[in-house]
Amino acid sequence: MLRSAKRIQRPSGLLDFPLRPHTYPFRACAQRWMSARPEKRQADEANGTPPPRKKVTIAHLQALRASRTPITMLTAYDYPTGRACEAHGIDITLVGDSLAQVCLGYDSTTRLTLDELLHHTRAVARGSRAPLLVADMPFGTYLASPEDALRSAVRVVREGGADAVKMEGGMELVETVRKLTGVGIPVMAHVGLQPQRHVALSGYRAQGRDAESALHVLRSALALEEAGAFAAVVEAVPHALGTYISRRLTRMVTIGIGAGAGTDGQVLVWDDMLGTWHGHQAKFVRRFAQVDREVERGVRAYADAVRERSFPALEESYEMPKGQWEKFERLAEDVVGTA
Ligand SMILES: Nc1nc(=O)c2c([nH]1)NC[C@@H]1CN(c3ccc(C(=O)N[C@@H](CCC(=O)O)C(=O)O)cc3)CN21
Ligand SMILES: CC(C)C(=O)C(=O)O
Repeated sequence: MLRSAKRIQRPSGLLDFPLRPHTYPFRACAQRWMSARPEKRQADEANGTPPPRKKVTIAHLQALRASRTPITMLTAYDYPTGRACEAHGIDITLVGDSLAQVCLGYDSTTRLTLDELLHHTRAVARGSRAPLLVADMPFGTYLASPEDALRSAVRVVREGGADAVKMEGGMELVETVRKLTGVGIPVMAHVGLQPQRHVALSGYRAQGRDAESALHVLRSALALEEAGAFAAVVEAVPHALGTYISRRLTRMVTIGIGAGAGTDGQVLVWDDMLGTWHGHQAKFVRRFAQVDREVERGVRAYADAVRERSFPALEESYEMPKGQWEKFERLAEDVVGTA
């Protein structure tokens, strides 16, 4: 309750500093949150304000899995996208390292630094309370040793405000996942296509397309579940394999991207899904909206209106109270002289 309360209540003056929980006014925030009365809630519903969503927990995700209700995950990179995931019922918000490409203009996710990831995670966290907030561990911040990974993950949770961290990899991450889950940092694994390895893989290629490679993906998933990961992204594998892995796991929730309809949930990149990304589009992307068209329409209409002076209209401008303009003109004459 305390953790969830802090996100929406963060005062804007402190935003660009790493959060220091012991100096932060969590108590007051939490109390304000907890004192929300049922009467107030009914009033909010009556005037159209939706009731606050309950925090999504790992237990809740497991319950969704058990009832075969697909889990929805979407990436977010800033405050407004965090708010949109919060407001429109997304279960898990992921500050993905795709941030590097779709938001920061790098040519690869391997360019992203931990500080850049933290900067964006804090922004998403300010707009996000109910969805489970997961942040990607950037390339090179979790690979040297489990201790190295722990140091990075602590920053992601403490400074970024994430609930959990995600990391790409298989068997080689088992000790790291044990270490993090052992100190209470939930880990989402990421198997199948691992974009941080795109150079070593000779491109963004689907994985597990032959029997040996499929077995390797299955083994990774089983080992990461055994190590304690609560969930795993399964990326770009044949749909039959996505389904098979999801059925064989007992606790770990699978979130597919290009892994077919048989995983426990789905994830897409915000800009792919809304049609604002114009780089390469993978086979698994579906555009659920064409926001780019609206962006173009809006920007062109604005520029046209400025050029033809139809913007701003009189109603979009300020008036002076009666008599003040005449008074101003008399006073101004003393300053600039009569023409
Ligand atoms: N905008 C965006 N969306 C993403 O899903 C995404 C990123 N960026 N950046 C980081 C990674 C890179 N991703 C990608 C990028 C391309 C393919 C792709 O084109 N795959 C081929 C498969 C080719 C093969 O199987 O050999 C495809 O046709 O889908 C897959 C994942 C996923 N992630
Ligand atoms: C596509 C998702 C799963 C991801 O890892 C990212 O956004 O970086």
